[in-house]
Amino acid sequence: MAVLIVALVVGTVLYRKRQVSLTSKADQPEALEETKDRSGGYKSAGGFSFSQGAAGATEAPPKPEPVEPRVVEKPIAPPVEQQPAEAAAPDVAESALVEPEVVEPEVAEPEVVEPEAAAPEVVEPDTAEPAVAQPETVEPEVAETAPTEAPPVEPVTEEPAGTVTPTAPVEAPSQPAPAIEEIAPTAGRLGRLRGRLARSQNAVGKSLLGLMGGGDLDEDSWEEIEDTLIIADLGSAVTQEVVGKLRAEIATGSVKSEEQARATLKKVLVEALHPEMDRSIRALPHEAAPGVLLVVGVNGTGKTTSTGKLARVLVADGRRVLLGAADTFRAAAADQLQTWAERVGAEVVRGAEGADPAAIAFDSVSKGIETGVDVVIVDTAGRLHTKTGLMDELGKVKRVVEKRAPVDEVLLVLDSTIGQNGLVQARVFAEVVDITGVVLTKLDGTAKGGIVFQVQHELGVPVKLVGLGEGADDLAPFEPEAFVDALLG
Ligand SMILES: Nc1nc2c(ncn2[C@@H]2O[C@H](COP(=O)(O)OP(=O)(O)OP(=O)(O)O)[C@@H](O)[C@H]2O)c(=O)[nH]1
Repeated sequence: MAVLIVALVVGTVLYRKRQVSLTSKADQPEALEETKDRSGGYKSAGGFSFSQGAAGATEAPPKPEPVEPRVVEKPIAPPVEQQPAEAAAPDVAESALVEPEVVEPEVAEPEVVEPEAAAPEVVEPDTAEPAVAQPETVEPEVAETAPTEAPPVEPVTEEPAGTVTPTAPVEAPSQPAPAIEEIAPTAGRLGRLRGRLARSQNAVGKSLLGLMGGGDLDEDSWEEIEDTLIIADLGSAVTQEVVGKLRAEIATGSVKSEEQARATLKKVLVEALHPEMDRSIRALPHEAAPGVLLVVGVNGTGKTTSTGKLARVLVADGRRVLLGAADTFRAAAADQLQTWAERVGAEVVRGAEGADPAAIAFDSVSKGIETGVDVVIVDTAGRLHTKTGLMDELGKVKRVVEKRAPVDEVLLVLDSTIGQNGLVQARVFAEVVDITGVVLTKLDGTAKGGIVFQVQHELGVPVKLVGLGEGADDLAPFEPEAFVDALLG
């Protein structure tokens, strides 16, 4: 009997113990973090930093309607607020779309205002309940179907030659809008990016530290250092600058151990990345207009993906975001952007395939002003520069948008895996628009990080964001110190 009782008691205790440990593990956020965290490497100290563009306050554009409060954010039950697109009555600003001065061979391209494709939904995330970061999970509730038939459009005609082409009908999203993904708070996200960059960069650090660790260097060693930096894509100008400073440091006799070598290298490399540059994203709204960002770059560099990732960060930061699909050259690009918008809970404005990108950009900003969003991000076309055509088009997009609201930020997206070609692209784009920041994508896919140095040196503008993977949360603010740490491994 006694043995039986003892066995029962022990059994119960063991059973309870197991239950407890299961529950508590699952509930501990630290435990979750632990499994997600990867090695050391790129540690972004802070989150994303957003600021207000300087131009905004001065010339407030005409503002039609009273705006909804900009600042944030009570969870509004899922979607959907469908606004039938309005047939736009041409107004002064719109007719400005037409740019007679630029009249190019293709006779008057009649300006057409496309009615906004009814924004699929307006979703405001609950930033107040961050903790459980589950970026990829999809909320179970399914959004309502977006109906919407756009009323017929009155084409806005261009004055000079009077050629009128009716706009292609605006596509109204007809399938059920997908459920909104939960957006990870930015802090948690950055932690998950750790290690990726480090993995791709190690070789550079090892060889540099190996060469410098011993103190005095002979000319062959200096040549090797130069070669290493060139191979890592720093480019000859930055390499010369870095080597010059390293020589000066070594000459003082302060480098005698590998630790000192690391400290010296870090200091010189960080300096070469100009940590003093303002890397905040100018996305905050002005008094009478949203922040306006143009995203430019060659196709395939990751423009649309970066636009979506950035929108996601902004939404997570409590901002209302509108995405403009001005890449009308490739129909799939607008679809891709719309999918992003739906995933993150942003509005979207798109037009018919082949429509004038400037018109879409203009409509996006107009709609952003009307609906009182905080920021409009316009994804532009990126057909490779057979130069004049596309590049003029890009200049036009910017000019036209500026009739409505100042452009706060022009982000150039460059693919870090294409090395020198990226620079060639950068130069061409910089000739046409004033680039204010660079998004360097696919750093996870290169063994060289040096292109960051070169791009900044070449353009004189900071790398503001880096893409570290294909995932929705794989976008990080660029921080020189953290980057050099990762570079040195
Ligand atoms: N590994 C990796 N892949 C990326 C990154 N950013 C974008 N990509 C991938 O690069 C490919 C091209 O990205 P898109 O965003 O479609 O490029 P795009 O410049 O908009 O090109 P178009 O849509 O043709 O105009 C996609 O497969 C993306 O998933 C990144 O940081 N790392």
